[in-house]
Amino acid sequence: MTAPSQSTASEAAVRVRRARAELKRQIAAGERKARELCESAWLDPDGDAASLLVAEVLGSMRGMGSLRTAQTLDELGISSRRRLRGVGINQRRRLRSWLSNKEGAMKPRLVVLAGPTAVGKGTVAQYVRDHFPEVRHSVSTTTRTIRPGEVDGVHYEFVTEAQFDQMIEAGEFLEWAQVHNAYRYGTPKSAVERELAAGHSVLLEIDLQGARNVREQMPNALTIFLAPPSWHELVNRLVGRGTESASEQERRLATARIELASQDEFDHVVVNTDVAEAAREVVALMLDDIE
Ligand SMILES: Nc1ncnc2c1ncn2[C@@H]1O[C@H](COP(=O)(O)OP(=O)(O)OP(=O)(O)O)[C@@H](O)[C@H]1O
Ligand SMILES: Nc1nc2c(ncn2[C@@H]2O[C@H](COP(=O)(O)O)[C@@H](O)[C@H]2O)c(=O)[nH]1
Repeated sequence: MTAPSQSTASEAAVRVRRARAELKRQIAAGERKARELCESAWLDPDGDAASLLVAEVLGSMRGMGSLRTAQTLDELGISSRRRLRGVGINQRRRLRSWLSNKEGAMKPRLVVLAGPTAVGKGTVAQYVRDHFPEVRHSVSTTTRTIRPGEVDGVHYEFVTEAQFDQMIEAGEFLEWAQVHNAYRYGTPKSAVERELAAGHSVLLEIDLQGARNVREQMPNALTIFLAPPSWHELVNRLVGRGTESASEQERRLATARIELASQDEFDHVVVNTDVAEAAREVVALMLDDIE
């Protein structure tokens, strides 16, 4: 038999690397997937899943940094070099039980992200959307006019004042508020309830009044205040965004002063200096608080 050519061997290595990356992406999407993957690896020791290290499986799970992974492997009595196919009977039993407990502990959660105008709530929420697909986002309804680049039904549901009144009347909002003394914004109740019932955590990006209303109705909701590194930076971001007139900017900054004074009401404060870091902090808080 002839040895495989160098290009065939490297093609195979690329295929295995891709398959492992895809498996790790699936694990990151939920604890149940991690458990299913272990079971399938034990049924098919020649499959791609069986070649994963237990450390890779644990390390790909939500909220599991390298330290926690090492501690867990230690508790389970599994070596950091052990692949799924090599996990013994007793180790399997302990790993199964640990994964089931973890699955049970990760309850879906309603998370409120609030903070002053232009602090970066939308930008941070977009980063979470792009990098943490397991977190769901509520699309608010508003009476504000659509901005260039915004898409109806994606950024907001844009409605008339009369339509908003009807929705209040029909009890369709989890919360609603008139923001910056101007337009009304509301969180549709049914979409949030549907996502929570389906086992997904939901992130609401809303104003201070909305955060207070949600906390009253759902005391288990986790509230996070996004703060600017400084007042000067907040003003720069608002002016730099260039989406409001000078008078609207003034109105928003007046509200911002009141909102900044309220941050102690929140469960956590995250300073948005760097978007990626702030987004990761928000997601880590969602997970830490659940466990
Ligand atoms: N960490 C950051 N560093 C620098 N600029 C940022 C950062 N985060 C957001 N920005 C910029 O600040 C501006 C305001 O951000 P964004 O629109 O996300 O704020 P917001 O809190 O959602 O505002 P609003 O409540 O008024 O809708 C944008 O131009 C955005 O690109
Ligand atoms: N109480 C609520 N506030 C909301 C909701 N959706 C958005 N907002 C807040 O409104 C302001 C202004 O937003 P903009 O898009 O016009 O710049 C901002 O602070 C948002 O957080 C909501 O459903 N309820």
